[in-house]
Amino acid sequence: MNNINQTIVAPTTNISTQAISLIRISGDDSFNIINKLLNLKITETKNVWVRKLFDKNELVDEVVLTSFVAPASFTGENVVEIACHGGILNTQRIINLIIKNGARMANKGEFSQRAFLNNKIDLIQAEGINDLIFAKNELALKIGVNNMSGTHNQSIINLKANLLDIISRIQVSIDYPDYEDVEGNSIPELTSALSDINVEVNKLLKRSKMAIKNTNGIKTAIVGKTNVGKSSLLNALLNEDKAIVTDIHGTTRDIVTGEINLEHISLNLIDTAGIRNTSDVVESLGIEKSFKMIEEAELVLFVVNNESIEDNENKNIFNKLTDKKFILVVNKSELLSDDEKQQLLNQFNNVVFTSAINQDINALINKIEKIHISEELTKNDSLILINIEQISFVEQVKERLERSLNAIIAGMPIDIVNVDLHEAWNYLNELIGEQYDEEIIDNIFKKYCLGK
Ligand SMILES: Nc1nc2c(c(=O)[nH]1)N(C=O)[C@@H](CNc1ccc(C(=O)N[C@@H](CCC(=O)O)C(=O)O)cc1)CN2
Ligand SMILES: Nc1nc2c(ncn2[C@@H]2O[C@H](COP(=O)(O)OP(=O)(O)OP(=O)(O)O)[C@@H](O)[C@H]2O)c(=O)[nH]1
Ligand SMILES: [K+]
Repeated sequence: MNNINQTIVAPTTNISTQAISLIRISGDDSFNIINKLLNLKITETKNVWVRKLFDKNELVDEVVLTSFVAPASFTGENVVEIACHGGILNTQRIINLIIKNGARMANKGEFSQRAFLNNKIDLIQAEGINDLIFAKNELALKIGVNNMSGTHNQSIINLKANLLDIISRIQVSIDYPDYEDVEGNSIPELTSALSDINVEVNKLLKRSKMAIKNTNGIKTAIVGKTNVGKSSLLNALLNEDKAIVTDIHGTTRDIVTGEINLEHISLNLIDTAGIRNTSDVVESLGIEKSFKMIEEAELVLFVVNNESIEDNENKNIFNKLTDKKFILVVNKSELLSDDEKQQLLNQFNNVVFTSAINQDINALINKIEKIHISEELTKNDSLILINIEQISFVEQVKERLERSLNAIIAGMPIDIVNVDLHEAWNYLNELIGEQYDEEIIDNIFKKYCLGK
């Protein structure tokens, strides 16, 4: 456990050549420490101050200080922020001075951890801040902002209230077995109330699992015969000349990867070797990998050209896609007539037309978003979690709820049911941080930025 009595300091901006750096100090001694560096002292009030910073009598920098007095600060402690001139040496020197005068270097995420421990924010809000900072696409950003502000935390509070209500009803029937008919205490009533909670928890879990996939990146394999334009498509999607493109069949022999962030979804793209019959050993190994990538992918972009859709090699690929999410990408579509396009549209679901050579890939991008994005995710009107720790707490809640529902239905003794419900309750508390394990909390905040 980090010592929470010490005053901590850290840069909140990158230490680099930049206009201004922001350094934060938080803890009881924040004002004392900063005042050791000032000839014109600041008072323990919420204020903004322009001051000169000195090391003994030597001028160090001209800075802007912002001060907050406990508990009215981000961390809930006394906070002094120093907006100093940027630059590696200058920022480092000022941090060292603060440390020399009594602060210690903060750990990653320690400011947020203190905000959490001082009840300024709950765990969903704390995680929201981190999700916001690390957001790779708009979806993650919106979820991060919502969670940071606690917009949807009421839903967890409601779940908890409903669960507690059931737990106490059951407790009554355990304590007073004769009062079976106490209002709301019959098995059907308990089952129905529990099912309602379970439905909510399942929805939360489903939304969150979808969202975390979209924000972490969907494993997307680009497959097809040789020379259909797979590498060109990868390059067009990445907007970068990453994979080698030539008109020679079998150019790509190993996988090439890249990441793109669309509005609501990130993709981990994998360009694969074109599939054909070949006696070339290296190429064959590449093709084996292509088939393996189809198996591993969560989404397959199956690239074809007009003339080749029905031949044996394509049929072979089609067969591997029976249980897969895939999009049939007809590339080189600028060479197709409208009639030819219409025919393909009639023949296949999930067809899009691209012309990688002309950077014409919008239809594909729209299709990808459409396949993976449901309104639940974009509407922003309910809580969504996008980190595994929190999602696993919800999984635990779900498991306990389902176990207790099954137990009730199977006519198990009601006190056994209550054990699971108590555990579900505990996990909901851990989710928002009302109850926590110090080690878990330390671990959660370790993934945050320094100074955050
Ligand atoms: N300079 C600066 N910018 C920042 C932060 C910061 O700490 N410092 N933030 C940090 O992450 C974010 C803003 N979040 C903040 C949240 C609460 C308080 C705060 O002082 N709250 C007090 C007092 C509110 C008031 O005086 O109106 C409180 O809640 O009691 C400050 C910043 C982003 N920008
Ligand atoms: N006309 C046209 N040509 C394209 C288009 N996209 C790619 N090409 C050309 O098609 C040829 C093959 O492109 P690649 O991207 O190397 O194809 P690939 O599918 O990765 O090929 P392999 O590595 O052999 O599997 C190159 O000459 C590209 O310039 C397109 O949209 N229209
Ligand atoms: K090629």
